Amino acid sequence: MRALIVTAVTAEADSVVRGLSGPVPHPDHTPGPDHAPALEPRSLPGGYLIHRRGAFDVLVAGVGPAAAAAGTATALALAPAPAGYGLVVSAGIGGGFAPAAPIGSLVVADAIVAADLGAETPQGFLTVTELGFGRSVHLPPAELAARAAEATGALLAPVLTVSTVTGTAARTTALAARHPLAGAEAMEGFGVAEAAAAHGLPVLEVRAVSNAVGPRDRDAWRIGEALTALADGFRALGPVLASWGGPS
Ligand SMILES: O=C(O)c1cccc(C(=O)CC[C@H]2O[C@@H](n3cnc4c(=O)[nH]cnc43)[C@H](O)[C@@H]2O)c1
Repeated sequence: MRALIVTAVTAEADSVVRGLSGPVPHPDHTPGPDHAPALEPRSLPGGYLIHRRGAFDVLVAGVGPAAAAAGTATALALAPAPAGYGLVVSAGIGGGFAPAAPIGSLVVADAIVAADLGAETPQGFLTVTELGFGRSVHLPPAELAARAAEATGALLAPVLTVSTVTGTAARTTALAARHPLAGAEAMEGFGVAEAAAAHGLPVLEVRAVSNAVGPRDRDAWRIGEALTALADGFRALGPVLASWGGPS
């Protein structure tokens, strides 16, 4: 089954590709005998870059839910014939909710939640579902999410999609109160899930923790460590994705 893996930026896509297929030679290095030649990504309409590696396509869609949905929808509409895709995965770095998801750990979503899609009211936040305008949660296939978490040693927990990176203690408290089991926060999962659902496809989300969700502290971000964890995660995840036969 072919899987489309959607990332926000090139560095995340490189980590995923490295995990799925061994080291990605640096584009400035002439591939040596122990390196496969660097396979240049292709461009899709709209300028999206996509790496094709075996049964996996790794897309760079951009940051945020709108870019993620647009890029994913474009790639799904141009899916390689005849079989197309059987699974869509949102992958990248994310913020971890302490203490459950420390920096360098992985989180696999058992629910992909649009955490700030709705309305602020004097009585508190109402989700888009509570407002009557559609869904605010997508559920990955439970068996696949569990197998992915087991294979990667990831925390299996809800992953929140936000349009604004949390940067204060008050916001962290409010999110954790509404989503006490949340493991991570990122910006693309729900957009990817919406595009996948529009094509009738199951979705998974995998996040490598680069920072703690909380008061903004750029110096505390460990993006390099998270990208390494992402590559290691996909080294273990590749066989799980490749062998998954679809929703039972
Ligand atoms: O606040 C900053 O100065 C800052 C420094 C580095 C990166 C950012 C981002 O906005 C990265 C957003 C990008 O990375 C994902 N991500 C990583 N951590 C989080 C988080 O705590 N909350 C939400 N998204 C996060 C996200 O999926 C984006 O692709 C800011």
